[in-house]
Amino acid sequence: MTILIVDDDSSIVGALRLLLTSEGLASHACASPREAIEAVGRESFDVALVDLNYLDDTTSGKEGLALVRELKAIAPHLPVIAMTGWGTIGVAVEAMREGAVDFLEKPWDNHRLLNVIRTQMRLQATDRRARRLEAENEALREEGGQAGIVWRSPAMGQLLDIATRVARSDMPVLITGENGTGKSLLAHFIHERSSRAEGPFVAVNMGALAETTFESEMFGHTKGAYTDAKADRVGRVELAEGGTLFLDEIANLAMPQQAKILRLLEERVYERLGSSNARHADVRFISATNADLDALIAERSFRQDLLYRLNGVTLHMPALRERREDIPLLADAFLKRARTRYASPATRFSAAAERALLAYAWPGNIREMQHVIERSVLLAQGEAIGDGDLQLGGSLSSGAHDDIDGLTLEEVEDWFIRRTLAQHSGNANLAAKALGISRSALYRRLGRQEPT
Ligand SMILES: Nc1ncnc2c1ncn2[C@@H]1O[C@H](COP(=O)(O)OP(=O)(O)OP(=O)(O)O)[C@@H](O)[C@H]1O
Repeated sequence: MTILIVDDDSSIVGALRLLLTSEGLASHACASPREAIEAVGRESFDVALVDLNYLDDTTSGKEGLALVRELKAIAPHLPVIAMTGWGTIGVAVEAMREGAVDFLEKPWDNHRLLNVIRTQMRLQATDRRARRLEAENEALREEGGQAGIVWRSPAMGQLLDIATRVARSDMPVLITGENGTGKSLLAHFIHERSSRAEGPFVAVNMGALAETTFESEMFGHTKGAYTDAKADRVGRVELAEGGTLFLDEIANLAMPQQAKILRLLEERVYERLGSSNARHADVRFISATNADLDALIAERSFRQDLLYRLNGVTLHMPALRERREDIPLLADAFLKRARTRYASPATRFSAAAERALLAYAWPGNIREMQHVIERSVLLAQGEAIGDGDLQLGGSLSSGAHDDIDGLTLEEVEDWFIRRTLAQHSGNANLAAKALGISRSALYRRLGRQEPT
């Protein structure tokens, strides 16, 4: 913690330094604006105490004001406190206009001076924390980008944050969510952030495995294990050794196969078909489903003990209509991808197309959106993709498309928020949840004060 003092009066500098030292605060003094600029370029300070009047021009404060301006330019986060002689309050006000955060009149009151410095240091620390969080957020967003996850909504931010933390453990993860919401993508995201990232990521669609070949596919077989087994075969579990085994569509497993997966999760051992050699499964399990497993358990088509083993942690992917903030960003990302692939002239969406993208309910979620945009890129005649090119069918979320025709994107957002609020009988908590935003974000967007 170092305070920069800029003053050409050495007795003032001496008194200030004495006061600061007695409070345990380090300081660095400069006798001229030029020296101060050099010092700030060299090292970082927590607060600057800047005199506005210098020897050759003791009243106008011009030199001091120029210094405040310059300091804000080279160190925008440095809080500058202006000091002026008695009776020159007008200059102090100008200094605040230039970016000073506060001012003190000379002779100063020690108590007030320390108070002002402490307040600025506290604010500075809060600011620094906020900037760090923002930078981390940005990094997370970029990392998400690497894994191909495009997002902007707070709901996705929170989910990726938890996923990042969960990734570091070896705990089994169950990902739930509707079709096409990005469950597989999230499984990759977790793998890439785990200690197994260097190992393989093996995905198996449980719904696509025939019951008859299930064991051979999953656990492998030895030559001669059955009539067609002409050679040894490595199963998926073994392929995933040292990495992640992603069991997709887990609800589609038939009961007998559920017992086999349960044993694998419980005992971490398996045998190749035709061999009695028990092999240890060094894999991390991630599973996914779009089904309501509790309902399946209630109707006895899914084992409760298997669910317990699978859901060390459950992560729920929100449907696209629950995180509409992501729609414009996703649409742009898919447009960019598709236009490169098809060498299309389309570079943007028309205002009407943007409105249509936002108003549509997306029952097939992001996968559906990807297809819709690819098709529209192919259909588009010029630079702008029209709403007609999207060929969005009946699934408008409102059923009242006319309501929003002719509105701007901002107006559509406002309309949508109000409609969601109405659907939830004015309950802001429920509406915010449905929209995938925080309650305060909801009020902010409506331009209203959040009631406390
Ligand atoms: N946030 C996202 N950013 C970019 N692309 C995404 C995002 N979420 C999903 N996708 C893309 O959408 C498609 C569907 O995603 P994915 O296969 O992960 O969904 P899923 O939930 O596993 O679907 P299903 O339940 O049908 O298996 C993929 O092509 C994926 O790359």
